[in-house]
Amino acid sequence: MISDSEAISYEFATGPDLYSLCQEAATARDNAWGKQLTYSKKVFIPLTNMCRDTCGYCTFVQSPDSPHANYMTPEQVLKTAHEGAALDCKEALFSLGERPEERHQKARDKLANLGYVSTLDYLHDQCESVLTHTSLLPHINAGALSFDELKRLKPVAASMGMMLENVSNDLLKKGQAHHACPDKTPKRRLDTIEQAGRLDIAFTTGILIGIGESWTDRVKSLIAIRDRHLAYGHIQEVIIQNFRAKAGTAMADYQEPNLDDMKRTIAIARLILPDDISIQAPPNLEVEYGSYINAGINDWGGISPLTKDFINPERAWPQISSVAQACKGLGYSLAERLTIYDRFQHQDSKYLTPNLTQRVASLVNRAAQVSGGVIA
Ligand SMILES: O=c1nc2n(C[C@H](O)[C@H](O)[C@H](O)CO)c3cc(O)ccc3cc-2c(=O)[nH]1
Ligand SMILES: C[C@H]1O[C@@H](n2cnc3c(N)ncnc32)[C@H](O)[C@@H]1O
Ligand code: MET
Ligand code: SF4
Repeated sequence: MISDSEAISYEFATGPDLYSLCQEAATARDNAWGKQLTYSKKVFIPLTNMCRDTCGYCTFVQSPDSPHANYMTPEQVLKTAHEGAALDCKEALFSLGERPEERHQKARDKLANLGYVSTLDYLHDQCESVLTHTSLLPHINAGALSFDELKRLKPVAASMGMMLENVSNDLLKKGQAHHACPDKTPKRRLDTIEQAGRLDIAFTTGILIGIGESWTDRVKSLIAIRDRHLAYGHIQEVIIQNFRAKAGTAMADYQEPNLDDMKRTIAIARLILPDDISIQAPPNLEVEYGSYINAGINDWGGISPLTKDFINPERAWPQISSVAQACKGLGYSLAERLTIYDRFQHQDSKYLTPNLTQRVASLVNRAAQVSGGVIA
């Protein structure tokens, strides 16, 4: 494992220094995860695009006054889930705005039309519906949640996640990415990760890079994730996500991180985090995503044959066969995985409630029958 001060010293690593950092990370990945990369075949379910936060980088969020502001109806949720299942998807990614009803009357009205007063209650019931009526496993990405909220959602999701984003409090200042975002305080984000650990929830987190943080802030964020994993063991994957500037947002003119920045951040993450944590980077946010492999990733996250990435709608998913080609070219195979990683799945796993253990086991069998698990 790399020391904190050594990690901080790689801020400007480039050329041969970056190459050797990446080599070290790739070797650590090969030793821990072998010559196989993974992805999860999923559909995206944007349950609501309203939110009480106003992150400077986000185009997912819609003002409640916009004609596009909505909650998906129960019928729309099931339609997407059924279509995904027919295309062999195994994950339903519920990704949504945070507590819009706590800030906007129009959100309260829309929720009331569906018979609810709380977005999280509606989320619970829609996950339950997907579990009841389809073969998909819900993964919940609903932002910052309390102990009680996580506890109530655990029986209806095989895994959950929330990007830490970054531990820097400076990002909350006026003019910064997380100004006036009550759900993006490092305290609330870190607390969510901690409570998920206490509850034995298989958890995804990660950092968003290029939003005004320093290199040291990134290293500190990865260390904060590592420390919570060392306490509870529940972090299954850490996403390194590059900010993409969007027209019409406060950060439209912000510089996007370049490929070297992604590579050195992926490599440092691999070396800071314990070997059993998967390192994931999305293939649709960088044209040369194949070079992430040599920086130490072992996973591409969710890829959808049906739905777009609603958070980065202008960035189409590559074909799964293209991702497989990119892996193969560098000597790696590509295999499908479930939203809950293998090591959390066993029969009496504390990470799954009994209703979910069976469901996960039958999907594992199905994946094995269809493809032997491995593509290309
Ligand atoms: O398509 C996306 N999937 C996102 N996912 C889903 C991810 O790609 C995988 O489907 C899941 O992590 C399952 O392993 C997230 C999941 C989280 O728990 C937290 C954040 C994200 C962020 C994204 C995202 O920006 N786009
Ligand atoms: C679900 C996750 O999507 C990420 N996210 C939100 N907006 C953007 C963007 N413009 N570029 C890249 N990632 C983004 C945040 O990290 C959020 O937590
Ligand atoms: N609102 C949540 C978050 O920011 C999840 C979706 S972001 C488009 O973490
Ligand atoms: S990134 Fe998430 S929390 Fe921030 S405005 Fe968008 S939906 Fe809301």
